Amino acid sequence: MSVVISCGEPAGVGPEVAAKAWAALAAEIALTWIGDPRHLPAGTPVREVSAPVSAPSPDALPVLARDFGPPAVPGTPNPAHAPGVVAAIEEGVALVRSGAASALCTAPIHKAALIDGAAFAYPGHTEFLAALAGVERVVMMLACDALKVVPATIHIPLAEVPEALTADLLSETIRITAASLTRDFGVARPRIAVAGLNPHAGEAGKIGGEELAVMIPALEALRGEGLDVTGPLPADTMFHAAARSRYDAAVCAYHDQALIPIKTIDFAGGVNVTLGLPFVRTSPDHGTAFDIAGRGVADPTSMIAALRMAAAMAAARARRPR
Ligand SMILES: NC(=O)C1=CN([C@@H]2O[C@H](COP(=O)(O)OP(=O)(O)OC[C@H]3O[C@@H](n4cnc5c(N)ncnc54)[C@H](O)[C@@H]3O)[C@@H](O)[C@H]2O)C=CC1
Ligand SMILES: NCC(=O)COP(=O)(O)O
Repeated sequence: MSVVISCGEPAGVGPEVAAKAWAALAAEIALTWIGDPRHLPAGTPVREVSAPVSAPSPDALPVLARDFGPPAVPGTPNPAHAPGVVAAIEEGVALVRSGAASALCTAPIHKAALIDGAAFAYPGHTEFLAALAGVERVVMMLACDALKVVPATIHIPLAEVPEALTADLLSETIRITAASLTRDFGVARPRIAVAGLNPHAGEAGKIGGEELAVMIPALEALRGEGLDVTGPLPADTMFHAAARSRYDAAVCAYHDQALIPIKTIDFAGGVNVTLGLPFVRTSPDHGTAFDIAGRGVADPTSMIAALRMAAAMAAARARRPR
C-alpha cells in the first residue's frame, strides 16, 4: 500500500513527525511526502520523485517537491505558505482519487494561518476533504487501541451544538460509523454507545430536553434498522475501562466530549480518521505544536500510528471493496 503525506503547516511539527515516521516505517510502508523539502528537518535524506512511490524507500524519503517560497520559521506561521499547504492537501486527494496512491495521511494545519493566507473556507481538513470529494456528510473518528470516539458535531461553537444535533445528523453519523467499523476495522456487528448532550443524559428531561426530544427517538429508529446502539448515556461514566469494554465506538454530541477522553487516555497514539469519504484519510491526533516546533523533540508516535492505520484501511478496502 502506498500512502501520501501532505506536509501540513511548515512552521509546526508536521514535517518533523513525518520525517521521523518515515525513518521508523521506511522498510514497511511506501511513503511519499508532498511539500517543500526545505521545510524538512536538516539532514533528512530526500529523493525527489514525480509520482508517489509504490514500494518502501529505506534510503531516502520520497518527496513530491513543491516550492512554497520563503523558508519556514519554527513556531511562526507565514501566510505566504498557506496556498502551498492547501495545494498539498488537494494534490494528495487527487492522487488517492486517481489510484496513484492508496491512502492520504495529513499532517496538522494551522487553521487560522490558512484563513489569513489562503482565504481557507473550512474549519478543518475534515470539512475540506468532504467538499473536495463532493460528499455531504463525513464523520470524524479518533481511534487508539483502547477507544474509538466520534463527535457528531465537529468544529462549531458550543452554543450552536443543541440546534445542530438533529436526529438526521445523529442517525447518519451512527450509520456511517457502524459501516466503517465493519468495512475498515473488521467488526462484524458494531456496538455503538451514544453520549447524551446534557449532564446525566438529561435526567429524564429534568436537566435538558434534547435527549427526550431528539436523541431517544433517533436511537430507537436505528435499533429498528437492526443497529446495536445504546444510549443516550451519561457522558461522565462511559469512558472508564469497564464501560469502554461494552462498545466498539462512542458517538458523542460535540467535539470536546469525544476528544478529551481519547487524548487523555492516549495522546501519543491516537489517530484521526475521516469516515464516509471515497478514499482513506488519516492524521495524527495532535496539532501543530508551535511551542516545540524546530527543537527536534516532537513525538512521532501518533504519525506512525496514523500511517499504519492508513495502510491497513487501504488494504482492508482492497480486500472488501463496496
Ligand atoms: N488535524 C489537524 O490539522 C489539527 C490541527 N490542529 C491545529 O493545531 C494548532 C495547535 O493546536 P493545539 O490545540 O495547541 O494542540 P497541539 O496538539 O498542537 O498542542 C497541544 C500540546 O501538545 C503538545 N504536542 C502536540 N503534538 C506533539 C508531539 N507530536 N510531540 C510532543 N508534544 C506534542 C504541544 O507541544 C502542546 O503542548 C491549532 O491551530 C489547531 O487548529 C489541532 C489538531 C488537529
Ligand atoms: N481537534 C481535531 C481537529 O481539529 C482535527 O481537524 P481536521 O483538520 O482533521 O478536520
